[in-house]
Amino acid sequence: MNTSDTSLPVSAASPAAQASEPVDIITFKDVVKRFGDVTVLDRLNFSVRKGEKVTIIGPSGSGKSTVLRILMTLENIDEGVIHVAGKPLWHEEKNGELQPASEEHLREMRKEMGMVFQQFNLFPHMTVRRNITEAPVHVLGLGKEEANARAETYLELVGLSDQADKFPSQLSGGQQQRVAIARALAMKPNIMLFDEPTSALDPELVGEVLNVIQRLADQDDLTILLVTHEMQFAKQISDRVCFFDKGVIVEQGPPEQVFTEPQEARTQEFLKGFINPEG
Ligand SMILES: Nc1ncnc2c1ncn2[C@@H]1O[C@H](COP(=O)(O)OP(=O)(O)OP(=O)(O)O)[C@@H](O)[C@H]1O
Repeated sequence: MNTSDTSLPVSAASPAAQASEPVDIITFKDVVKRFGDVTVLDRLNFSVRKGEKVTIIGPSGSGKSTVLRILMTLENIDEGVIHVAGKPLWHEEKNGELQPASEEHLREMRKEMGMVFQQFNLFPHMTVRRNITEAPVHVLGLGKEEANARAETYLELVGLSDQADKFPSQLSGGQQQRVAIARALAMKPNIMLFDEPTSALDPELVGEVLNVIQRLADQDDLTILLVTHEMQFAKQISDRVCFFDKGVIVEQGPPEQVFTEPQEARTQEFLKGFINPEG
């Protein structure tokens, strides 16, 4: 079954979708994602509450990034339904049925989320300021002055007010990643998705990026979904840690529980590979 040729009854929507104030801001219901013959997400059920800080950990290839890329609408799903902020993400309700979403629907839904990638993905030919104002101007329709003011606000938040006229190549990796965070925040998303945001950084630059994410995690309203191998940081900022393996959640719970007393053999085995995860 593929969403591009499938209609689902609206009753497949989660109860949260019908409530005016959904408790869960993200829900995956029986989501399947395949790449060719490989099933990457295997009837995944997963939800995130508004304002919750959730970390996804797990072995390479377990489907962690795919979850974020699907949310950011960079990858489609093959089966199941996802709701974001009470609305179906990859579907639209029409005549009492869930139909595959139009480009316009996806564009609207994308505004709920900002994503920060491992490789920063800044526009190399644009200044730091332009990198940040581009989407607010072209997607949200902000005027140049308002967009510039926004850029200043978020550059200050990430400690880079003095770098606005530089180009990405003139910045360190840690600075580039902080610009990428400011760029995502400038769209004022309700949900921030971080895909291994420190994996491409030299060790001495990791701390400055984690400090910025920590500051965001202190905001109660912002929902954060973070894929990381930084176990100590995961423990520090998460309300919940989810251990993924082979496209399903094997184990999840508060960080103290998952890191200190993992219940499942696969989680125990995975965590053994990290030095002092329970730190
Ligand atoms: N566009 C794609 N085309 C084909 N296969 C893909 C694609 N994207 C991901 N995959 C495969 O899907 C599986 C899950 O990938 P994913 O990137 O979600 O894993 P991950 O848990 O984030 O791993 P890592 O920690 O190495 O980043 C992997 O086997 C990967 O090779």
